[in-house]
Amino acid sequence: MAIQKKHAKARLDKYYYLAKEKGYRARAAFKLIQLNKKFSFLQQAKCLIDLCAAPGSWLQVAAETMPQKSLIVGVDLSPIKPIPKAITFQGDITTDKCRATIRGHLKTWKADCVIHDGAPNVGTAWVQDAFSQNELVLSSLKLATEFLAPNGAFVTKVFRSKDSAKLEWIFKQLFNRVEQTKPPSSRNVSAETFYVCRGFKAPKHLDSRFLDPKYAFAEVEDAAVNNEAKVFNPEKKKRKREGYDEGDWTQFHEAPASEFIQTQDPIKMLGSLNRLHFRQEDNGDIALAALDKLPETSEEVKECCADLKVLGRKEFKLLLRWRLKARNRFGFRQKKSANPAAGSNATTAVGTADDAAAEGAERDEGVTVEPMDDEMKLQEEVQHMKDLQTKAKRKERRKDNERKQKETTRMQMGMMVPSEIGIEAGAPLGDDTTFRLKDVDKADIGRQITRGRMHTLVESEKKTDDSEDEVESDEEGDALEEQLDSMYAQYQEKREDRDAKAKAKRARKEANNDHEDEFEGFGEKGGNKAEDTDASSDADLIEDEDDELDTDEEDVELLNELRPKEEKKGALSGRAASFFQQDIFKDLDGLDDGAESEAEKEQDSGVDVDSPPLKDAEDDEEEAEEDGIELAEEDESDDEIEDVHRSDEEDWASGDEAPDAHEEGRPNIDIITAEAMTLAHALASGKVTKQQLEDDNFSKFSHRDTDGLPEWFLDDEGKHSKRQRPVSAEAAKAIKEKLRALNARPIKKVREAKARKTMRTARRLEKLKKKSEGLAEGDDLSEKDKANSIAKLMAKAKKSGGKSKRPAVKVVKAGGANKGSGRPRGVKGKYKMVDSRLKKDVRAEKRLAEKMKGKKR
Ligand SMILES: C[S@@+](CC[C@H](N)C(=O)[O-])C[C@H]1O[C@@H](n2cnc3c(N)ncnc32)[C@H](O)[C@@H]1O
Repeated sequence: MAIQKKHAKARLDKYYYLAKEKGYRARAAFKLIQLNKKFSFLQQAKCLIDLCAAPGSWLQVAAETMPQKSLIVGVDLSPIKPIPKAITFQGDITTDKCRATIRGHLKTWKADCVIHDGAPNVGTAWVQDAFSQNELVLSSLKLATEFLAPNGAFVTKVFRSKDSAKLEWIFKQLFNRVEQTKPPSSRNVSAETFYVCRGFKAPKHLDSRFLDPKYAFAEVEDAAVNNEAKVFNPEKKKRKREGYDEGDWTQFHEAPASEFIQTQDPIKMLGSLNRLHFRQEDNGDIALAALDKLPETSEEVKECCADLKVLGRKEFKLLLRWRLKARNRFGFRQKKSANPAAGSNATTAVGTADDAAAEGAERDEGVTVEPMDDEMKLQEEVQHMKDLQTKAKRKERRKDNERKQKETTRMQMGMMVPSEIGIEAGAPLGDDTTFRLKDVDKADIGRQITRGRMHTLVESEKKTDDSEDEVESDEEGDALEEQLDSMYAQYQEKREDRDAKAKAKRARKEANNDHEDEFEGFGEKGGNKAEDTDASSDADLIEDEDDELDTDEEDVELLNELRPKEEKKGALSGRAASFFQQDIFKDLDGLDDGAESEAEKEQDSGVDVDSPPLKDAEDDEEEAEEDGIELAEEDESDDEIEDVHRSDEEDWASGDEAPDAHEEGRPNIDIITAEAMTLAHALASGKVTKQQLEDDNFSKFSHRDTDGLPEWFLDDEGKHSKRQRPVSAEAAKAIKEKLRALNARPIKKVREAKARKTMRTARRLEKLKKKSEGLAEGDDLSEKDKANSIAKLMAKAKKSGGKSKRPAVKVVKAGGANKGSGRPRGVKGKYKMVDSRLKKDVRAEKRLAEKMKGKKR
């Protein structure tokens, strides 16, 4: 074959070198090897004909692979150097002479396999090459039908072209199984492909036209191009699977716009052309020049004409209308529709400016395309839009679900915090600005708040929000929520299994929740019962009012107004009660004494109090509570066993001892965090006042509406969405020192063990004393003997420490000299035989015991 020199180097690929190495005459050998590997047609073949075999690499492969004593015949236009086990001759496979020669070689044999790798030696135009090659394929197929045994195989190379489908159809008529493939060694740039046809049907009579290129490749008349579809449904692009028209080299077609005005078939032009141009040729097209100047020929029309392939329905209609108007101007004769069904309605459409004009364009001048029914088109369009919308919605929903799922997983893995998924970090002017009472007062909202209007407002807002939410929430959303909740519950369970701390935390939280449900986070002791939870929520709105409210008489009245009368008597909400414990309210009637509210405070934030209400330190405490300052629970009088109370360990503490919150009239406060220490320091040094602290407490963290929020969300809120308190270096250092001191103390168990030991020693000494006294009082021993006996007793007690020594057990390894039963040689006293089996058994037993222990827990 003719190979261009400049491409020759690029063609020397691995198969070329492999062929050289293996001694094949051409790299084509690998194509046959790979085909045979896939379809195994050579192994069983006893007789093979290779058509177009030069230089002979396929013959080499066939000779290698086929059984010994097989008959292999090769033919080519070019001479083939002799190949062992193969008969070769020169000839043209399209001739009868070649056929006769093959017959001569085969004699009575039939071929099991005919292979064909022919390529015409022309190398001119590709189309010509392809056609000659396909002709060659037909010639080889003709020979195959003559020489193949029934069920035989025909393997051929085919150049992909518009005729290859016809060839395939013919193969399928003659063979049971036809497969098309391209082996890896066949270059991608090459249009060649291989057909492996197996199971030759060996028909007795074969229509000669089957194998006649004139009939086989005869042009079937193409189905009419549906130009109407192209124009009315331009969005639906159809792929050119059947290939492009022969001779249509540029794939770009244009025509003068005047031609479009004059044509009888405007739809065909719009469907087939790429551009309508207004270019003036040398000969000067007057019609075109006039058309260009027409007022109807707007810039938009020209733009549309410039690229017809990108136009949509609207633009095509515009062009059709423009055409009609132009025709009207030029005085072209308007014909009646050729479609008789259109009847009288199909008169000229000129002059109408709506869609009918465009549709009319198809009807005039005898255009034969059927107009599309307007209503149908509209319906189709609406349907199409609907489909698109549903599709887009579905896609969005799917994406949303996927995103949510991902976020949950990421949160479970601790890769993100809720703030990353849209929880706002704070008010625009800082966390503290949102609820600053001063600003509230300036806006005269304070009054409304104290009158409880805000509450109503919030309620109604909430209601509307809720109803909106209800409308928005669809079933899918609920299902997703449920899924997320269950996933989160599973995750929590797993975590608790792994981590005892997490379990304890949850238990604590549940306990707290119980309390909260009961009474908004206040303790039992105060006696304020759950019946005023409603009131408490009201009170939430006004709790911790700032100084201005405290001192303003009118405001105080307002505050009182807010409470229902009976509540004032004995059922103040926890927070409100604590608020009214301040000195400033001492003289006010109708407020409860502080004893109960102290206990409430205790529950509220983990401060343990068991004493009459505090006076000056009260407010500071309240603030301190939130920051981790705890009233110590230790019973200092108990030197032996001492509880170190930490918030983490609350669950494990017995909690039955009443803590002593005061020492010598002062609160016994234990500061356990650096934040609390910083705050305490700031309070003590007067850097902040209690009023400021109260004011600061009104922030986005104070009140949260947690109704309906998923558990995972609340958990994460609790973890991350809390106020960051400043920590000073000194405070951090002080807490560190304190913790070091705490850690230096022995733990409870050690102290208990020590105490037990001391007790045992005391008991032993008591015994010893009694014995010694008995000895001393006896008369049967001399004084010297008595002294010796007592000394011996003392020494023994000292040595053993009260423990009786157990005899040591000797461990003897089984096996070797210690095989069999009986006492091993040279071993005295107690002994134990061990072997590897025993070791394993003991370990297994231990494991099991531990497991059971874990389960019991
Ligand atoms: C790609 S080569 C075949 C390579 C061969 N399969 C091998 O493995 O060595 C194509 C061959 O087809 C041969 N050929 C083309 N037209 C032919 C014809 N009409 N009769 C016989 N051989 C022909 C060419 O001479 C050329 O050697």
